[in-house]
Order: sequence, then structure tokens, then C-alpha cells
Amino acid sequence: MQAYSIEVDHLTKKFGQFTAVDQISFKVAKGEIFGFLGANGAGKTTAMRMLTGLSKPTSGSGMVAGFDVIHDYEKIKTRIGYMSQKFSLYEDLTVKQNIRFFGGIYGLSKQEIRQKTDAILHDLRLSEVASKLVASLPLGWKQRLAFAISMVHDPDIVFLDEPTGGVDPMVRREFWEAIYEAAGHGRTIFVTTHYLDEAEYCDRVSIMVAGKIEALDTPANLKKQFGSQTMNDVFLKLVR
Ligand SMILES: Nc1ncnc2c1ncn2[C@@H]1O[C@H](COP(=O)(O)OP(=O)(O)OP(=O)(O)O)[C@@H](O)[C@H]1O
Repeated sequence: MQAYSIEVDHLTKKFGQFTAVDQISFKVAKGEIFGFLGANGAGKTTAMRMLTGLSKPTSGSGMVAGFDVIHDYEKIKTRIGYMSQKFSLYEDLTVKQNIRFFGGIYGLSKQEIRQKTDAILHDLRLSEVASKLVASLPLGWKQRLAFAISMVHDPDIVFLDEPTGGVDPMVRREFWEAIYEAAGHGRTIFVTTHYLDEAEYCDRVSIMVAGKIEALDTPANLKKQFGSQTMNDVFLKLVR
């Protein structure tokens, strides 16, 4: 068994002459909550697309969930979960239908889908709204449901792309409780966010600037290194 869920070495993506991701190298341990930060256009989405097997690196190497990002990228998709604000639930399906639909997409058996549906409805206390359209749920509930569904196939790693956008701090805090719970079960969490207070909740944080990882450490060490009181200040010092 490998100690790392993600291991990349000089991973690079070029679009023509432009280098969007420039030789990034890092390792993420199993069960770690890894924050992936950067200003707009720094290259986070491009990097995440390579890590999730959606885009082939131009050069460099890496292993994600035990699979090679160059040769075995199709297999990566079977062992990871993905949630973003943009790609989320079907609003015009009910809560239950969404769970069933994604369970099917992820290749679960009918029995597994039934079990997972019951477990998610119970754990998220959504049984009463199981037959309601997702469109009718508050945003915070939708996000918790989308997160649970992204783990319906028990993936080793969950990629969260700005999962808490648009909700108030209290609801974000609740979402982070769910993240901690998932990590507590040994799942690796790879999360991008624009909320710098959330960076404080991560075990380690990397900060990308213009395609390169300019800093990577625990929030406490980064604050010490940059003589800052907050991660917001660390971030501003790097991206300014
Ligand atoms: N398919 C593409 N072709 C050409 N350039 C691209 C392509 N995809 C991304 N880029 C460029 O690569 C750079 C990094 O983009 P990317 O979307 O990865 O940044 P990001 O850090 O995710 O930003 P944001 O937080 O705004 O989503 C940008 O300059 C973007 O214009």
C-alpha cells in the first residue's frame, strides 16, 4: 500500500507556447486535507484536470490513487470523487433520484445504490425531503448532498473545486465538519477555495502563482515563514 494518494513530479501543461502549469511537484498523504490555492488564472483548474485524468500532462510524471497520470489516467476516474460548484446535482431530479442516478454512473449495483441512498438520506437527515426536487433545497443542503454523492462509490480521494462558494460562514463551517469526517475515514481531500479562512482548516496548503507552486506547508508554518497572522496575509504577500 502506498503512503501517498497523490504524488506529482514536475507536472507541466502547456497550451501552445503558454505554460499554464509549470513543473509542479508535491505529495499528498492518505487522509490528508490538502488546500490548493492560487489567484484567478494561476493554473489550479488546469492542474486539477491533470490530476483527475481529464487532461494529459505535457511533461512530468505523477501517480494519483495508485494510477499513472500519463498512461493510466482513465483508471484514475474510478477511484476519485469530484465536486464543484459548476458540475453538481440535477436540479430537476429529486434528492433520491440524484443519488440513484450518480450511483448508477459510478457503476454501483442496485443493492448498493439502495444501501447508499438510505445511508445518505439518514446521515444528512434528508429523509423528509427525499422526494423533493433538488432545486427546492437551500444551497448549503445541496452542497452537502453533492459532497455525499461524490463519495457514493467510496473513492480514495475527493477533489473539491470551490465547494462552498456562495454560502454564509456558518454553512461553510458545517460543510467543513463533513470534510473532516470524510478525512477521518481515511479519505484524501484535495480542495480549492477562495475563502482564506478555509485554508486554515487544511492540514497543508499550496499556493500557486503564475503556474508555479510558490509555497507549500502547514498553515502554521506558512504564517511563520511569511511573518503573517493570517493565511489571507500570506496569500496577499505571495500573489501581489
Ligand atoms: N484550454 C486552454 N487553452 C489555452 N489557455 C488555457 C486553457 N485553459 C486554461 N488556459 C489558461 O491557463 C491559465 C490558467 O488557467 P486555470 O483555469 O487553470 O486557472 P485557475 O487557477 O483555475 O483560475 P480560476 O481560479 O480563475 O479558475 C489561464 O491563463 C488560462 O487562460
